[in-house]
Amino acid sequence: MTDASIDLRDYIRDVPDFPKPGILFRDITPLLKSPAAMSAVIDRLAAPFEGQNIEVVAAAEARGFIFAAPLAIRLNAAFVPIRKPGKLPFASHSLTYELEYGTDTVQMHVDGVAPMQRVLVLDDLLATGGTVDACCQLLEKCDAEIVGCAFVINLKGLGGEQRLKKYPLHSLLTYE
Ligand SMILES: O=P(O)(O)OC[C@H]1O[C@H](OP(=O)(O)OP(=O)(O)O)[C@H](O)[C@@H]1O
Ligand SMILES: Nc1ncnc2[nH]cnc12
Repeated sequence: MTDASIDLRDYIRDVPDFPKPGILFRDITPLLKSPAAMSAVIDRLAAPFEGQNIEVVAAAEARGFIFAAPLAIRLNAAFVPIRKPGKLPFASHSLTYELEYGTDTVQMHVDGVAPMQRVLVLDDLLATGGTVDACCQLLEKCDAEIVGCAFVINLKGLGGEQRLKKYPLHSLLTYE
């Protein structure tokens, strides 16, 4: 199958009421089983950023890592992992952000990104934008330059685009 003939929607499984009633979960595991579809995803995520001198692709665990590592290789960039607290072995920056109820924290090694490095932030899915917003704030603590944020899936109507409006956004699939 050629890249252009692959409809990525065919590789996303909708699971109603997961992880709780009323949530329609967009399951990427069928996509992960298809090397052709995964290749198309990496091609399409990379396309707008080729020639933009991306130096770092950063992503939060866990699903973000799946796409960010091959994308970093494609763009000839470093991959920098952003992790839940207590997972990184070296000196780290932390950023605590508000959830609907309570707070969450993300961490990154202090030498993950140098000042003014050009960073692409990647995640599998945009919902409220809380995760990627926190990643961007963490990266900006290191004076990184956020060139854009890219997603496989954009769930519209949950506020993510608004929350991330100061960054160029690129997504492959949009669900209303
Ligand atoms: O835009 P948001 O409202 O922040 O939601 C999107 C985030 O939620 C999911 O991650 P999750 O926290 O479920 O963790 P996982 O990647 O470990 O499954 C998804 O992979 C995104 O990172
Ligand atoms: N509806 C959804 N499906 C898959 N992952 C998600 N993360 C946040 N909302 C999600």
